[in-house]
Amino acid sequence: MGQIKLNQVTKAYGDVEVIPPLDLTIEDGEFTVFVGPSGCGKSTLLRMIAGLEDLTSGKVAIDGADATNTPPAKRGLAMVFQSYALYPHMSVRKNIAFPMKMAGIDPEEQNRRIEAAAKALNLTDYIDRRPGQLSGGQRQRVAIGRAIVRSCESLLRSCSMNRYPISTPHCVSGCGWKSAKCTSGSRLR
Ligand SMILES: Nc1ncnc2c1ncn2[C@@H]1O[C@H](COP(=O)(O)OP(=O)(O)OP(=O)(O)O)[C@@H](O)[C@H]1O
Repeated sequence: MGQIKLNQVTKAYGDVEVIPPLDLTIEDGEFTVFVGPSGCGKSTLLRMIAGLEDLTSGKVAIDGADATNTPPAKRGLAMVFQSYALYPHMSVRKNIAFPMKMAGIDPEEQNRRIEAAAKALNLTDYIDRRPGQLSGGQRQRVAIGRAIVRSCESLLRSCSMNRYPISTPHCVSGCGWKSAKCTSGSRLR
């Protein structure tokens, strides 16, 4: 399961309302894209769903259970940030392995998921490089790989449209999102 439901969710910074009252249901397995001009609140909305930002009002439910006050680590969601936040001193392999290492996943299973993610994201040839030796798109795919190797209900991803001169769904599947789905059973948003 991985349904996400927003009920009258709002966000204001001081007097500025960034997210007006929003009702939204994203069904399990559904692929949803928030599109809008820079600064309209896309990342804020994702951060609120992930639990990284407090709601000004409203409620968030995950799989039918109220998650409004649930800490991020207990929501069963993963998020890829615009800045990628890769560890510069670690190889691609070690960057992707990091969350699994922290979760105490068996090293053989770690390797299986790393190989599958690298293949799906077209990173196999770069697996021993460090982030500084990769292009922007390759770094972005490492960040996606690091998120999808964790078992999670949903993957939230914040990205800038100016990276996608071609249609977004085409680009997303081109980045390996659909095939990446099988590496840990995670749903993609
Ligand atoms: N901590 C904050 N305090 C005050 N205003 C903020 C804060 N964080 C974000 N904002 C403002 O909220 C608005 C929404 O920001 P957000 O990052 O959600 O936009 P976005 O739609 O993801 O933009 P982009 O496409 O440029 O990444 C922006 O105007 C931003 O300046």
